[in-house]
Amino acid sequence: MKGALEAASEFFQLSTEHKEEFASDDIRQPIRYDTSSRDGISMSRSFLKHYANPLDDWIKFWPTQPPTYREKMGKYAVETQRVSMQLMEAILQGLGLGPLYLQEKLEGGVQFMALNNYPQSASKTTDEIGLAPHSDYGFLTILLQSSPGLEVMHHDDDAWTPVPAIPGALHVHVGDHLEVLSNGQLKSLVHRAVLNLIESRISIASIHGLSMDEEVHCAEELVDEHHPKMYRGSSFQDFLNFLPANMNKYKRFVESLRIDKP
Ligand SMILES: O=C(O)CCC(=O)C(=O)O
Ligand SMILES: [Fe+2]
Repeated sequence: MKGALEAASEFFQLSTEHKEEFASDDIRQPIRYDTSSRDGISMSRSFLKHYANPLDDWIKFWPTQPPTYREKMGKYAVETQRVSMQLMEAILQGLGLGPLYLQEKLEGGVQFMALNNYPQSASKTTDEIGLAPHSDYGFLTILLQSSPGLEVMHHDDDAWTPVPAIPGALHVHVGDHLEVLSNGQLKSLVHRAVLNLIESRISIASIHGLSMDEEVHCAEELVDEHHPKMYRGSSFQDFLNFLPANMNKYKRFVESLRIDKP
């Protein structure tokens, strides 16, 4: 975890020229650096996004500067993927689907990493937003933050709750596709990032889901006459298609999948 934060921090400290090598506003690139608000939800952050699972397929796209980037981020990515498998096993068991449900598809699934870099807040008077409210598309997001800034909104109230940055701790939340799979038993978490008053901040979000073209449906075992199917099936590709046009209309991708759209 320390190595991953170091690698991310050293990457963001590189000259603009080095970082711009990865600059793109094409959300389908295997690696992408950007500083603007082109994805519709970022306000004052820069980010590097890339895939990580299976590592051998993706690491060749990763930065070679700083020189330790691939080693440190690679180690973190593999361990995070392992943790995501353990968490999914427990969650699927909790849903009554059995620990081995989807296991192979999860092992070969997408791991998408977003490294976010936020400046220190310019003013003490406003709650400046670094990243606007949204939910993540996958099953689970595992998030590591260098200092506080992450805030979450629970379903039953409209207030933001700050998530403390505890040394050595990871924050985990449910994404849109787990809401779909669980047929609404689990809800994807709306979250945002505010700027830190004391220092610039780095977060590393690792998003875990099925592979690009694999559709996620409500588990048949969780659908019956009292629990009708709530969502239509969709894949990560569908999410990428959804993103540019609809980000302002829905806070959560999953709302666009509701069969009885509210
Ligand atoms: O910076 C944070 O704490 C949140 C990052 C995030 O939500 C994301 O990258 O999807
Ligand atoms: Fe997020």
